[in-house]
Amino acid sequence: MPSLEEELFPSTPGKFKDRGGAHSMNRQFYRCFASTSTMFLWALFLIALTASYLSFQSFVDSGSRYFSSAWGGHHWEKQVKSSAQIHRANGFSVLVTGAAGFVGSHVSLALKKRGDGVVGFDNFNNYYDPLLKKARKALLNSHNVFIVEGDVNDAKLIAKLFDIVEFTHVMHLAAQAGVRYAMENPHSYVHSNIAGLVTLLEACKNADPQPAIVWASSSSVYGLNEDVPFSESDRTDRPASLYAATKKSGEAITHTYNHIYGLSITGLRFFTVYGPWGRPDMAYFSFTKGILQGKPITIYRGKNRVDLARDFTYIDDVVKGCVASLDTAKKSTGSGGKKRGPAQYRIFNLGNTSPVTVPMMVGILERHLKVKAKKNYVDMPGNGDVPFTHANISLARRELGYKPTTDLQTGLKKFVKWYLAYYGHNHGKSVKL
Ligand SMILES: O=C(O)[C@H]1O[C@H](OP(=O)(O)OP(=O)(O)OC[C@H]2O[C@@H](n3ccc(=O)[nH]c3=O)[C@H](O)[C@@H]2O)[C@H](O)[C@@H](O)[C@H]1O
Repeated sequence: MPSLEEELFPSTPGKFKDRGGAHSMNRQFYRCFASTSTMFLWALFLIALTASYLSFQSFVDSGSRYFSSAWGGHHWEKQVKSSAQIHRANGFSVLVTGAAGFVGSHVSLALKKRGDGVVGFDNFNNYYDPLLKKARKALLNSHNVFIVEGDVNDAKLIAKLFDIVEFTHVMHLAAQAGVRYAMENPHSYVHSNIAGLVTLLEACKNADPQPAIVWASSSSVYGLNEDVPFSESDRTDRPASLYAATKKSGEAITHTYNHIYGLSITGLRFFTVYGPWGRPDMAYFSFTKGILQGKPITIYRGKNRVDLARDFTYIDDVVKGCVASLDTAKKSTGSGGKKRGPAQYRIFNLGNTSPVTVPMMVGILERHLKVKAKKNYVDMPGNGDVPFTHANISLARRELGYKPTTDLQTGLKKFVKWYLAYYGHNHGKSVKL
């Protein structure tokens, strides 16, 4: 005989069985409430249910941190403060979001090494191997950079960080990256690149003093633009992927915060950044793994079998561009949510200015790896890819002194050296990427 609770609240939703139909149910209900003792038991049950609901709510309200990671407390605050400590004259205190990511980890290290205070921030999601992110974190930790584990959508956590540290700058690199993955998981792009960006900007706008913000846009905003090389003043209203659309939205959103609240904002359009500690989802990285494992790699080709090309940009060059953007950023003009005057708003291409075709990139990898690739050419699927990218960097050169110095041949050599050192010489066979 099932208990009363089991009768009315079957433990497996969807498997509720109507034994005997509506009339027999009515009879059971009548029997249940007929005795006072049963009613008393019912009242107790409902009170317990309400109490547990309320305590669950307060558990949720006391911080979404419980669903992501633990933060807060004396020790945690001490780590944040110590990481933010500045060790050079006129140095910065920088909040780097996406610090366990590819560009984020490199930028954090560069800033820390020159004496700036750096507090990292990352949600360590599993878009690609979180072990690689943990390894980058370990590297940063060994240089006294503390990474706060959290999501940029966690307004309470970000507000707390601004309470503890007077950040002079925010380097916002946390994002859902990848052009083609946007078709698989569109909402992750909206969550990170739009909602997360707004949450962060809200915190920056409310801060007193407001930090200057440098953030990662993308070469993909040029979309279907055919004028080459791509200049910052070119059309960017025809994105080819949702990823591009969210980055373009980011440019519009940051402009609004600059206009209304006086936040100093610099957006950087990165062009296919590659190098040691890179992203396993990117072609040069996954091709390396495939080639070493003797697996066929898929090379996309454009219309009329034209090779696709990218303005591959080496990480160290991009880091210099990021640091120069921080160095030349003017102060935000607002405070505590109020604008006090017009503030700086800039957008720069950070590319290499010399596009290389994808088959040529594969050829370079083959030479460095000393292994022939098994190539599988397929027509570019309609997945948001663009046929080529090519940056005009004269603006960045003029304003930031940006001058990339690493060609693809040299940069991939450094990448392969790192790859083999990191994953070992077992051709990556036991490595999950
Ligand atoms: O500049 C950016 O803003 C973006 O750069 C990067 O995007 P992409 O330039 O598309 O790099 P990546 O995926 O390495 O594909 C490179 C080439 O290989 C081709 N490609 C790719 C995969 C494959 O299996 N075969 C292939 O031919 C592919 O068709 C393409 O021609 C970042 O990932 C993105 O997050 C963003 O930062």
